Amino acid sequence: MLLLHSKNSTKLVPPIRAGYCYLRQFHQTLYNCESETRHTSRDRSLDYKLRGKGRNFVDFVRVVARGGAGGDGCVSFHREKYVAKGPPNGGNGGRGGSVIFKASPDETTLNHIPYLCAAKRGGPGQGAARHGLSGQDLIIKVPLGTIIREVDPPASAQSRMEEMEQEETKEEKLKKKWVHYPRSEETTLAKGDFFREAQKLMEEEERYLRWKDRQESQQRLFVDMETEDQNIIAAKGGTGGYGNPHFVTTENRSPKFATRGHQGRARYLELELKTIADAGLVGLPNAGKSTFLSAVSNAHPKIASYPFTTLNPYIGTVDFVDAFQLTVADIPGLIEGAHKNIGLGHSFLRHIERSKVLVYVIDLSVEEPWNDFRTLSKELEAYSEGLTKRPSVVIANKADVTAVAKSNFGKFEKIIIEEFEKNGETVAVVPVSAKYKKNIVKATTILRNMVEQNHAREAVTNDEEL
Ligand SMILES: Nc1nc2c(ncn2[C@@H]2O[C@H](COP(=O)(O)OP(=O)(O)OP(=O)(O)O)[C@@H](O)[C@H]2O)c(=O)[nH]1
Ligand SMILES: [Mg+2]
Repeated sequence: MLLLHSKNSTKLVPPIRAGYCYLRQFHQTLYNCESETRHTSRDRSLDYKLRGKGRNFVDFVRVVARGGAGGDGCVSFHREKYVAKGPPNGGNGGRGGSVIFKASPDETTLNHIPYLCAAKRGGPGQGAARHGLSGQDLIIKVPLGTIIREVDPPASAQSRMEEMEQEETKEEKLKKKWVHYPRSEETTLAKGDFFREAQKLMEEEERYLRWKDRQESQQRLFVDMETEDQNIIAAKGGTGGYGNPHFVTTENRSPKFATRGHQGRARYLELELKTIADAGLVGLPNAGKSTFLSAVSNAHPKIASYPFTTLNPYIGTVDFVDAFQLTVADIPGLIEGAHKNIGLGHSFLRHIERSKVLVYVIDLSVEEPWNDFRTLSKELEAYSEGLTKRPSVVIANKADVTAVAKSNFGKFEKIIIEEFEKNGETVAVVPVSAKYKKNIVKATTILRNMVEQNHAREAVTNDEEL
């Protein structure tokens, strides 16, 4: 919550509303309009965007991954002319499909991932020793840079499962595990001996499976899908049940029972997309980040003179003549309080967390642009401590608006260099006109040098670790 001072009172406003109030001021200064005219279509559209509507970019989802159940085993006997009582020939059930996440460069968002990711169940075994078909795996493509982590199941789901287990009667439990030959259930259970032996056998196997399950569940799933085609099995399918030939012994030549398939594993997961790019653009709304991205790279983000034009992160690739490439990420503009989730900023800061180089894009044509820089670095530091210590470059954009930019630049450069020197760092401040593509080569050359230096540093640390 934020405290906002109006003429008559001091009000507590929720973050989104505070973002809206900021935007109203922004809008009024931009279009020089009175506060009474606030219900323009543009205001309504900003409000709509801030409420997260009309957005199909999703970078965080919670899902349940459920492997398919194994198919049931079959109870069947060989039948043929003149062979009235042939040997058992029931097939085993097929294994259930698994839920697999696969990193793919073709995906850019997580919005295609449903809440329940369930793989297909295995086919049942059939007579004539035909085993069931394996269930189809569910392969879900996720963008590069997705982090998959396992979380506890919600309390409601846990208590529901416990309740169901307690309510089950002995007969129901038996039914869940065993398949019987038609009309033989009573006689099998009454005779008992062979069936009890088989039950013991299966209990032993189940104990082993439970132990294996516990071992696996002790290690919580946590994977970073960084490389192309990286696979991870999130939920394994259950194994299929045994057909009746599995229970043949020297005494019991015609077992009239088979087992049902096991349930697949279920995991509650959180998927978080943190875009991977060499450089991340940060700036206030309207600073010209998207214009800069379109000037340096092959990307064509939307550009317009109103705040929050960009609603999703964009990645552009900068191509150099010697085939060197680097990627640049453009995110929605940050405003004061972004780390408290005001505006659109906070949720998108995760997309620059992984950038090795930070590119501050500052509008040089406003009054006191250095204050914009201070706001930005304050927000970045509030979001994640040490984020501003990354190698950085400052792009002083809109240098073509000479009337203001020319007089601002000298002081701006001095103040920025001083700010970085306080932390014992150096920085390049590059005046640029993204709109008219002036001084772009200098900016990209500096960027390239920084990215290359970073690669070299990483290579050294990797060697040391080895
Ligand atoms: N004169 C001038 N105008 C520019 C320059 N760069 C960008 N602009 C204008 O500034 C406005 C905002 O540009 P965008 O690139 O959409 O700004 P942004 O930082 O991406 O804004 P958001 O996506 O809303 O955060 C547009 O009208 C651009 O034409 C420049 O170098 N000179
Ligand atoms: Mg933009």
